[in-house]
Amino acid sequence: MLSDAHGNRRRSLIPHFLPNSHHPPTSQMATDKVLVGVIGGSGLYNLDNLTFIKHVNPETPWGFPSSPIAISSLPSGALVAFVARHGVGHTISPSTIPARANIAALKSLGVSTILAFSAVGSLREEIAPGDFILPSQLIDRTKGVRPTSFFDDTGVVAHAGFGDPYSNGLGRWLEGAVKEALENEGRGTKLWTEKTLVVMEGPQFSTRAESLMYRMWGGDLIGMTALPEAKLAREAEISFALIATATDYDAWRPHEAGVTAAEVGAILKQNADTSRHVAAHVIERLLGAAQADSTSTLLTEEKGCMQFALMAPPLSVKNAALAYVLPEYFSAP
Ligand SMILES: CSC[C@H]1O[C@H](OP(=O)(O)O)[C@H](O)[C@@H]1O
Ligand SMILES: Nc1ncnc2[nH]cnc12
Repeated sequence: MLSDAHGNRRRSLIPHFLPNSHHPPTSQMATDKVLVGVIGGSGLYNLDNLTFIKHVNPETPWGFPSSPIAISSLPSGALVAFVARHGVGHTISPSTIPARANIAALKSLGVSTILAFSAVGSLREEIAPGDFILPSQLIDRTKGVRPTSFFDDTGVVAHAGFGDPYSNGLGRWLEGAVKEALENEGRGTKLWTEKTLVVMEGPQFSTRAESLMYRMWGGDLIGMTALPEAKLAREAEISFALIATATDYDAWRPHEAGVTAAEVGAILKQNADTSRHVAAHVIERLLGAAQADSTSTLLTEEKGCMQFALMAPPLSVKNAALAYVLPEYFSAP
């Protein structure tokens, strides 16, 4: 019996196989290993508090990422890869974000852990605009127009475990590190944990009836981009956490007209400044913690999780797209 990163004890469906380190060469693939990737959401279009090194723009089997990926270095010299989810000029709507290309491109650079930032509406009075949240659960209200799997059209069937959509160990560790970052920034920003994020299709905001219904379902936050990103990171065996930043109270409050993009926009700059500070602080600490303890799984929590998901022995399948994103299991024809 084996257990996966979420502690589920399961019998593997497939025979034991050797890891396959083959990765398809591409002229645009960077050679430097970057262990941590950041996905920036609305308002967060760069990490210009870090030292910029270069842009890379890998063409993946799912096309190019939302933006060229900025590689920057932290004060320790460690590298970070940053992609702007909506493009640097915010030109890509939630429904058309090339999420597969974003995740696959980060994986091709060597990224094993992603911190994703997202602007969200609050469905709870106590979670105020400006607050930061580490959500632990998701409710999917997207409409099926977004590709949600790397396995589409590959002839390989995989059912990834998604009971805990964010990496548990990473999430628990982040609680202390994000709190510390917010405290040393000194703005008094609050951090919430264990919250449920509803992911809607958009791009229009919710009706008041929908907003009230999400509260009844147990939703605490609402956004438009957390899926399929988290599902794709799981399929790519990348540890993944979402750092959400509240921008508004959505439409449920009886005495208010409902959210507008202008209202969200008014707080995006403050949230983005704090997010940059949080990213730098947390990633430096994360890499330090992983380096200091050779048994740490902080950066590798999801490694191996797909071996429980595949319905056929992967070495029997040759597939260029799967070889790109899961070279651990698949090779190119
Ligand atoms: C500008 S308000 C709506 C927009 O903001 C959020 O984006 P992200 O999650 O990338 O920060 C939300 O999901 C919508 O896409
Ligand atoms: N109220 C809201 N609904 C959906 N996505 C959002 N992103 C920020 N605020 C939002």
